[in-house]
Amino acid sequence: MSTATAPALNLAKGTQASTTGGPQVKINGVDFCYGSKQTLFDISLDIANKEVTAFIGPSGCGKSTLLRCINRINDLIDGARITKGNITLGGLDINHPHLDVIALRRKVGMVFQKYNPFPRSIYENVAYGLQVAGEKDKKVIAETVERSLRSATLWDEVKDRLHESALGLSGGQQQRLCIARTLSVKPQVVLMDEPCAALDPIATAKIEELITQLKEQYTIVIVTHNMEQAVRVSDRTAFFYLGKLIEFNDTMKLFTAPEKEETERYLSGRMG
Ligand SMILES: Nc1ncnc2c1ncn2[C@@H]1O[C@H](COP(=O)(O)OP(=O)(O)OP(=O)(O)O)[C@@H](O)[C@H]1O
Repeated sequence: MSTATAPALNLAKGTQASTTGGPQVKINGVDFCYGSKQTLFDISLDIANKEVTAFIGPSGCGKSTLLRCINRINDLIDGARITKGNITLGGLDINHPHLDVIALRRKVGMVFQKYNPFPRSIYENVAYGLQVAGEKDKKVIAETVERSLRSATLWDEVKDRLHESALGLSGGQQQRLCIARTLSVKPQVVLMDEPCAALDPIATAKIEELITQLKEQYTIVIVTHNMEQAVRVSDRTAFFYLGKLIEFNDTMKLFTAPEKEETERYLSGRMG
């Protein structure tokens, strides 16, 4: 059926989802289960284009699960599935049966808590995604590696050692390399799951500064346990508790004048 194939073709061909105005990612009434255990309950949330959206809440409330729904990384877990509702990217249902999941994961990149460069050179780490996507032109690859490393504010630190092992970099540099690797395939959305959790305060400050720069070009969703970090980097914050979205608001509003009592209790340390 033509209506069934259209989203897959659009995403596979790299058609840009809407990049101006409106939400880039829409989460519509999502329930999510790991096997028989329900983890998310009726979550609805619009993630605005070129903004930073923070997910906060106590451990186990479902922040990472929801984040991982947005690029379907949860598909890799047996029995993990959305049981109600849907998620759209630029208007396309990301769980559409004909959608190209690999193309989706290029458009919706992910950075993890534990930086995970390959045991290869700095250059190869960033070139990898392009090569997997079939790019063979060495000039294009070299330009992309430089552009991605510059975007991740790592170029000046590594330009003279591009062919040395990525594992020789500091933790903060390795995390920025992983961000460069994600940027190399030109995502629209970058998901970050506690990207600073394993870093010291100086490396954390660099990543936070980078996030602020990246939102000029990318839509960013960040899971963080660090309330100050959510305030520093995000435009909007979603507070989750026991798998439910309690409040979603402008970050300053949520932290200074929360609308829900549960949010106020969590922020004042009386819950969670
Ligand atoms: N692979 C899995 N299989 C089964 N249950 C899982 C799996 N991953 C997470 N869960 C459960 O789903 C619930 C939500 O977990 P999730 O990791 O999304 O929460 P979180 O808010 O991100 O927590 P944290 O802040 O500790 O990372 C928890 O009860 C967790 O035990």
